[in-house]
Amino acid sequence: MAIDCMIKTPSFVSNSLKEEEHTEDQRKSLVFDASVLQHEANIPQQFIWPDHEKPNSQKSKELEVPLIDLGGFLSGHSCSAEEASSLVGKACQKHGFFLVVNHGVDESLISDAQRYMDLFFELPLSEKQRAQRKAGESCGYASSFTGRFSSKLPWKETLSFRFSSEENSSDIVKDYFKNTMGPEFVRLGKVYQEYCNAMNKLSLGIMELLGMSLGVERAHFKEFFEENNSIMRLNYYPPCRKPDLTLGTGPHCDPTSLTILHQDNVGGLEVFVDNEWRSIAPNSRAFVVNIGDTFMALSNGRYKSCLHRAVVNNKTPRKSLAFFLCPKKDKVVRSPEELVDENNPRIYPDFTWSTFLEFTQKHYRADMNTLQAFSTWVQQKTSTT
Ligand SMILES: C=C1C[C@]23C[C@@]1(O)CC[C@H]2[C@@]12CC[C@H](O)[C@@](C)(C(=O)O1)[C@H]2[C@@H]3C(=O)O
Ligand SMILES: O=C(O)CCC(=O)C(=O)O
Ligand SMILES: [Fe+2]
Repeated sequence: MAIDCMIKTPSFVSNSLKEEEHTEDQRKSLVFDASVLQHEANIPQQFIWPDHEKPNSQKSKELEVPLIDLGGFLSGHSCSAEEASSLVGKACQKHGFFLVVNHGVDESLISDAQRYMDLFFELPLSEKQRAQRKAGESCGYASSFTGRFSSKLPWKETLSFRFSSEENSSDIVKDYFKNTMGPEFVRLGKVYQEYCNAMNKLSLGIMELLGMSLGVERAHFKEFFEENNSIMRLNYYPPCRKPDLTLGTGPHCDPTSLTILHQDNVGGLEVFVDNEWRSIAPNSRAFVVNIGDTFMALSNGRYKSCLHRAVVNNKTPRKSLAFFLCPKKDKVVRSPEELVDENNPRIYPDFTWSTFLEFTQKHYRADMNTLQAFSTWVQQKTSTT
């Protein structure tokens, strides 16, 4: 099937940013200082989204996503594994979103990871800027994306850092906090190191289920991601006095492979299914899992990387923890032979995650068409070299 037929582009999504598009003056003048902006009745126009992309005026209807109990699978019961993988397979063909419970991640670790976000995001802007994300880089502190984009800015702050499963990187997160923020952040570093280790383990379990559900060798994807260079992102959405004009995170598909998200009790995550925005209700015991573009390519288009966004509200700050599983940088992303045949020809070119990541950071603002735009770009580059 051609990619064009598979991806139905809703009329509201338009990708204006192909390259860095604004002037030096604009970059200097706009600062997203949450402590000030959350009280503003008139929000800066860069945060006002076009009418066709604004959040719905009524509350979005809830999307019923399957709640997958991983308890039996994680303790080695084969019946439970089959049941879980079949539910996962159905959800991934439809929209790529599902919830997992009894996932084996300690409740107190999750609540610490949620609580410790405040210690960072409640700091004065100038202190958070010690971790400032640099142009072209995917990690660091970003207060909205004022340094990168000039319109349709998200109403959020993020802190992103790298995780690596390699043995010699077991302190990568801890060291990041110590080196960018100073010795008083060692405690935070420890919590997020532990949290990422848990996410790494959980994501490999989910990869096993995905392998089973796709009918490839059970360990195939688990082994593929055993060595990974992933990204952890803390999303902090301050309240906004005009929540109907803006978005916390604009509509996009994650370019990464698998996202494991923990949202707090406020709510705000929405998924675009059957032509409408549907909300995913918060559940503190569950992780929201979704397929990203890179896994859609690995599954030869069988599993969907689905459009989603986050809305904000005028009362409470909202927090989410997102672990983005990504392949080791130089590993070739190519779907296994079992998923390719006469009826299902290979749809995507081979690529590496480092090229795809660079594409999203330097040439294209991630939206719902990122994978398609990237595939075309890779094919054009290959044909001219
Ligand atoms: C690889 C990535 C690019 C992205 C952050 C992420 O880790 C996964 C989501 C991507 C996205 C999509 C919406 C916005 O365009 C964006 C700025 C965001 O907030 O999440 C991008 C991120 C990015 O380009 O840094
Ligand atoms: O905060 C959320 O619920 C969604 C965040 C998200 O989609 C992302 O960080 O890619
Ligand atoms: Fe996302």
